[in-house]
Amino acid sequence: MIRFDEVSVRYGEEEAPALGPLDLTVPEGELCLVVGPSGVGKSTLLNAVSGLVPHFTGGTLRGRVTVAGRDTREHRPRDLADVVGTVGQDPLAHFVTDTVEDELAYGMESLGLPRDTMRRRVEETLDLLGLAGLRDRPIATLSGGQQQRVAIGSVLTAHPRVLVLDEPTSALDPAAAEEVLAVLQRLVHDLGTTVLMAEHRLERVVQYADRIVLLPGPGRAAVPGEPAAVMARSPVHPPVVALGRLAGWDPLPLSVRDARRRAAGLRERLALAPVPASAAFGERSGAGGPLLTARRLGVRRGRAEVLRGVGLTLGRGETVALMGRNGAGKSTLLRTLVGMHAPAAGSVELAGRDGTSAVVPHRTPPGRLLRHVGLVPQDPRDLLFTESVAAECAAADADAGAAPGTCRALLTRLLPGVRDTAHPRDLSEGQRLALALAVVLAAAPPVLLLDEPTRGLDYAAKARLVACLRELADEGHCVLLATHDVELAAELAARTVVLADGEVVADGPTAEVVTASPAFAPQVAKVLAPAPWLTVAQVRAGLDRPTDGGA
Ligand SMILES: Nc1ncnc2c1ncn2[C@@H]1O[C@H](COP(=O)(O)OP(=O)(O)OP(=O)(O)O)[C@@H](O)[C@H]1O
Ligand SMILES: Nc1ncnc2c1ncn2[C@@H]1O[C@H](COP(=O)(O)OP(=O)(O)OP(=O)(O)O)[C@@H](O)[C@H]1O
Repeated sequence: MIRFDEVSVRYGEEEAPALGPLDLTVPEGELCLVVGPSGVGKSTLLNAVSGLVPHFTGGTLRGRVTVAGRDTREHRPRDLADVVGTVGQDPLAHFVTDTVEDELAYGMESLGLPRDTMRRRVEETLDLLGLAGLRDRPIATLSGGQQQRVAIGSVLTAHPRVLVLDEPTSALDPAAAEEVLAVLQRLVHDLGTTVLMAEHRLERVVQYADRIVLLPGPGRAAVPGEPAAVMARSPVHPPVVALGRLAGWDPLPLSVRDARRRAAGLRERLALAPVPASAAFGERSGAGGPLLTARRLGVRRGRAEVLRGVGLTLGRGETVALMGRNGAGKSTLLRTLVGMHAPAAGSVELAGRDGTSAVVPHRTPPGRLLRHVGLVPQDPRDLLFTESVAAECAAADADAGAAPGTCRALLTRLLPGVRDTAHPRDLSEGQRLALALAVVLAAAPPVLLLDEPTRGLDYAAKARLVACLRELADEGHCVLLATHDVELAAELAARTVVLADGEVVADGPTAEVVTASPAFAPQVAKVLAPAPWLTVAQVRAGLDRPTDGGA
């Protein structure tokens, strides 16, 4: 159904190709997953199938890509629209209408489908993706995850034979991600749809893949193959695979279920080992009075009461995960804490520096607020304004009053290999996020807020981000991160707060909060439950203890 013959893609004057040379065949009715580190060319591969490369992104494509027999060089994306449905990394860029219902119908209208068919499919899709309550809403008012669902729904309604999905679950809460993957699997199994998908959160997707293509790194040949075989050698892999490698399981498990079946021996070896402290088990610090206090906070957007009675204090050195369903109000809370929304009820206060009086975010000018609190927004583009990576870094140092070179050094630490001359617009998703993180980290504000900070990041970049944030917490900063990444929360946060429908419904030690609900439990916890292990790092440390005979 999809074929690449000696394909390579080069952007601008770059010497090295961003992708290829690549040969690849994806048969009809298979779900093929593209995996690899950030910036390795996954989106470029996907865009070559939908025809966006080279027609819209620029760059030179060599070799031949065919989809359902059509050469993408001769067919522009709109000439492929009857066969290929594409969901890109940035749903906002693709929306053509204003409301949810219109967006779901748009693709079918342009294909000229009969009215009653359109009507029926819109209703089906609203139900399938949990969007019925939002049908009349302007898309601009939806949360990130709600928008991602609309983007997915809008391509499903047209029933394309090929679906190209670039990180389709990156903004979805864990339960919504499972639902979307179940829908895709049904299309593959029942209708013979062909799916090509790139995704970093492999714990969510590998078990659904019929085939995986690994792009291991720049200049290295792609490795296509059967999922377990590719995972056995892949530098990027989900926690169950890491656990399987550690325990020496063969074949490697790809799902929690597979791993549980093999875990008896591992449980025995771990039974006597004390669970080593990880951040998730660490002491809560918070000495010296809170850095941030929100009391009975209420926030309205339009006619909706989005936050109600939210109470939250963050102390020095604390790292707190903020979790909850799509649309629960996480982004709204973070934005309110940096003064972007004025509270309709209650209050927010940040500790003043050196005994000065408290700061109220929405009444403080941005230049001054920067020294108290920083937010890395859900869309990193909201933070990037200049023409190049170097200019962005220089501006960040100047705004923050940091030594020149601070921001650039942070960027290199988070994700090596991002060029100074690149335009932020042309960066890969992970590269752009790393840049936004570096810009905010350069100011090292006492209170650091991160909205979904691992979208598009590979596991290595995530580990480096964790290390950076731990250092900041050790220096006394407090970190609040809104995330759907249960693995990240388990790794990094000692405390987790759960929002539901605008209210705080849980606030406590991460180990307790995440294991209390299957939706939030990380893979290792599910495999070893009821034993209280959360991460592979903990299990490794447990096995290494001399008292139990070592690994
Ligand atoms: N339009 C463009 N112009 C110039 N360079 C580009 C363009 N699009 C992508 N690149 C570069 O090509 C390389 C591959 O980017 P691509 O987006 O395909 O990576 P990716 O594997 O999808 O990354 P991520 O996992 O971060 O989404 C990156 O170094 C990126 O900076
Ligand atoms: N102008 C508006 N009118 C009505 N509802 C709105 C408006 N703006 C936002 N909302 C709603 O407020 C809720 C909270 O949105 P928010 O972006 O804070 O959620 P979130 O928890 O960050 O979600 P996600 O995980 O999807 O990013 C959502 O249900 C959203 O649809």
